[in-house]
Amino acid sequence: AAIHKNSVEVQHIKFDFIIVGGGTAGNVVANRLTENPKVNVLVIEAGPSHEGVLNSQVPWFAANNWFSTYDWNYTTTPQIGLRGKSTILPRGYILGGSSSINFLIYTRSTIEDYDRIAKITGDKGWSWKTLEPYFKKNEKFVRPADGHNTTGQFDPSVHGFNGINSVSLQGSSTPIDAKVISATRQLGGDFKFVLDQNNGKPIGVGWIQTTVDGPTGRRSSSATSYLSPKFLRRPNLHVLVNAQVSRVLQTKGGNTPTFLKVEFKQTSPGSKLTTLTATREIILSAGAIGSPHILLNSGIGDSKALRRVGLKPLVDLPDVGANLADHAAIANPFVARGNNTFEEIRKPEVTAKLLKQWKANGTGPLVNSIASLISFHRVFGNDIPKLDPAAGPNTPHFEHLFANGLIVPNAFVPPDQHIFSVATALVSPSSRGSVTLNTSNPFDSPLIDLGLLKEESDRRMMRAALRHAFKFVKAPAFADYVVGPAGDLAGATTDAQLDAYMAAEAGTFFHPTGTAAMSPKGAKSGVLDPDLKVKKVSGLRVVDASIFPHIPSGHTQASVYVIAERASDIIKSSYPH
Ligand SMILES: Cc1cc2nc3c(=O)[nH]c(=O)nc-3n(C[C@H](O)[C@H](O)[C@H](O)COP(=O)(O)OP(=O)(O)OC[C@H]3O[C@@H](n4cnc5c(N)ncnc54)[C@H](O)[C@@H]3O)c2cc1C
Repeated sequence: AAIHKNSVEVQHIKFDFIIVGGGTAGNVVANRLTENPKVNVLVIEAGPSHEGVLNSQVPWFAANNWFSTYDWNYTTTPQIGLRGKSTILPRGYILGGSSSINFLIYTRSTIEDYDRIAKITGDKGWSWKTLEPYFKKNEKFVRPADGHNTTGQFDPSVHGFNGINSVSLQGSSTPIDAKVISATRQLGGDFKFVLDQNNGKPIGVGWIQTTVDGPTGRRSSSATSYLSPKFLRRPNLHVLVNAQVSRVLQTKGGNTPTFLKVEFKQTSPGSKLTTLTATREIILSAGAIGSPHILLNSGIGDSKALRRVGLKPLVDLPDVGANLADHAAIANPFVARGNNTFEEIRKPEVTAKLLKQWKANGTGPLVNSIASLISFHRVFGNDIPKLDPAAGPNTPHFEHLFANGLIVPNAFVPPDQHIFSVATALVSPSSRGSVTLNTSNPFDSPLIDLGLLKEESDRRMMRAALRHAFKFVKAPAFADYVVGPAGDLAGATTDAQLDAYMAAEAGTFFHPTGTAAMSPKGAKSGVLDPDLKVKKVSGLRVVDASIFPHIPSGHTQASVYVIAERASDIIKSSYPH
């Protein structure tokens, strides 16, 4: 119907479903459930509308949203694996959630990642094969912004062309692209070129696909796609922005108490707590931090821990907020002999010129994300932990992102240097962290421990990954281009030096998952049944990045989109009439 700014506008409406969080997953579910005109849905989003937010629209401006009014601005607890350093954790605080501010990289992860989830949960519906049609339902593969010939850069047979969310290859070539491709030929082995890493077997180097709508050069988020004007016109679809949900409230007792009421407060000064009740279900889609936070605030979690902060436990579910997994990442910079790098684009006068071009016709370097090529790899021999955290032999342990400059400007690299980055991330980590309550005030931030590089086996894999990056830049293709490591990467060669470098430079790859994980029906561990219903209660489901028992081995948005598509069908099938 519209995007509402004031809850008074929706208070008289009877909602079948209330979705908490208008983010990546939440907007998919809202869209799919309202395909039935008889079903009324309300989305409650803490952040503001995405409409007219330039930093969200321009792909290249993604990181401008950090520390802005569109970011939750979280900081982690001191990270043991980073020698006590705390690190930033940006999360979208805006309609579209993190899909409105992320780096747009679209990777589906591996066949084995999903098949493992199917095996763990005992629900074959989570296997790659069953999810394949949902990937296609989500995806609308479009031409890149520059209209370049994409033959040999992707495999059309694995893509959807009639879905809702635009995906395209990068729309502005960068000087390193050809060098990286040459290096794949020179080095071969696990640096071999892969035509399309979204076929479920991504090991090797390939062209990045991004959630950019090529023809317009704009970001495609769950808000611009699943809540586009044509869908927002549905009279049964309502979105309330600037409203933060504090708790879900029990509406009926019994063995499996029912929670159908949400409590929230609008962000305008002086706003009071308000409640709304759904007739069928509350669906938590507040993300891997927000959803467990709301459950804990509501008394659903580890009873002992809840009592410790002064909350009355209602449902003992010890794994709420546990099992947090993220990808630890480092943006390794190398000094480059070239002047057409990101450092050039970031000069204010150059950015201004490029923004003019982007506004005129949606082309130019600002249509790109941070990299045009990406690679996935495994470690070998003793570097593989006893219990291999990867889902199988075709699932990577780590990733490199090849970027034409510093991924984000930082203080460690002199501003006058031009850079080639080979960012490295652990995509199958063993370490786990948690989301726990800091206080009993639901509007206080929770304690977020990402567990980055906590396990020695992860630090060992990261060392192998760094050495692997050094090997890559030694390819003849870079002989005239890469001078050597920059900043404090220079001189880091021994294990001890690499460990010190990691502790100083590693941070999040922005992919927290797993804090309300699925497990088999009836299992004591886990938070959700395989149909995403919260265990031990009625009326509550979780649909977002929290649900993964293991973190997918790629960037997480495609995985979130696909589980949200299937979740919508699961929910629909629970209410055939
Ligand atoms: C900076 C950054 C870069 C990233 N880069 C990439 C990338 O390049 N590729 C990729 O695949 N993935 C990337 N990711 C990760 C990816 O975007 C997320 O995994 C995915 O979007 C998570 O989807 P979600 O639905 O679980 O949560 P979100 O999309 O974060 O949605 C949660 C929503 O709930 C709202 N919310 C939270 N709490 C409340 C509350 N109490 N009341 C009301 N609303 C609430 C939030 O404001 C938000 O809108 C990145 C993420 C970030 C932050």
